[in-house]
Amino acid sequence: MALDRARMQVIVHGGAGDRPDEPGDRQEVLDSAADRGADESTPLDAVDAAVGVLERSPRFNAGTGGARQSDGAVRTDAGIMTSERAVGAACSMPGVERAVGVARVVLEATPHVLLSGEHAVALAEDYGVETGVDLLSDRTRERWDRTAPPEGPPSEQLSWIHDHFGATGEAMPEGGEADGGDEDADRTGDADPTDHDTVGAVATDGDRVAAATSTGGRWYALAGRVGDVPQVGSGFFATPSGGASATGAGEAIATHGLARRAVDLLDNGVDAADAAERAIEAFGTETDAEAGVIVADADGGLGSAFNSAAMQTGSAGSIE
Ligand SMILES: NC(=O)C[C@H](N)C(=O)O
Repeated sequence: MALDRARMQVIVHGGAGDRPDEPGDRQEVLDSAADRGADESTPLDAVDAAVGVLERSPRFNAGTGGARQSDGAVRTDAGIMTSERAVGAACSMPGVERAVGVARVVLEATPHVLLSGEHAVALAEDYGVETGVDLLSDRTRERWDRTAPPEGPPSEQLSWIHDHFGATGEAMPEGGEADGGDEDADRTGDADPTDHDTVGAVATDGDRVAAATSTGGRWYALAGRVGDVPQVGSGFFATPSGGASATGAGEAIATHGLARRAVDLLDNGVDAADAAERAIEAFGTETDAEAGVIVADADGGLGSAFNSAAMQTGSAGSIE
């Protein structure tokens, strides 16, 4: 079987965050995503196919099962890039499961780097990426019923959002919901541990490289918030040396430029494993926030690192 395969090395991640409820089930999906990517014959096809498997799984915070913003909507974001510096990204898309599919349309069919909102959804529709998908899962319905933000304009929601968005790992406030919703919340059984479960993939055939990342963002963000994932150099990046896909606290990742910093290390001759470790160390020191990154170098070296409680990864293929 392996003999029939194209030369392709793929690494995928299922988000940096707390230890998940069902690591075994999630690992199976991650392994099959990596496997699916390794069957493709270009790195671009490989990361698109691998992330597609994860976007379709409700176990991850991408596509179906994504985080809900302050108006209750799931809006998806994604980015994809090749070592030839071709880039496409799309963000703030309600009803779009295959966010990386739309990012790829932006890359291949437009002269732009990033498209947003209703116009990104219209592009998806025009190019045959399914729209109007119900992105809610049982888990995200239940979680919303338990702790929805107050209704009203942003000025009436923001104090609640300041209290609940992004401060992961802190003590549970009265009412049982953790700030930021994921880590302690999972321990109490009162919330969903998928706040961080962004997905991503990096692939190389030993010559070319591609990286892609896809997310539903983070719980309790103001409607319309866009994080690091569709921002080139933050959630994803690739050069001829290799590529990276990041996950975690999006505002911190975006201000730090995590994916680009990891790939800069590859450009300076550091191997993939070291680049991932060093990038996360620098990120933690500079931002005091949680993140993870996967890295593949063009020689087929793979690396991953995180400073959160967990980040599951999978890999498949070979460039031998
Ligand atoms: N789950 C994640 O990794 C969240 C993503 N980085 C965001 O902030 O939108």
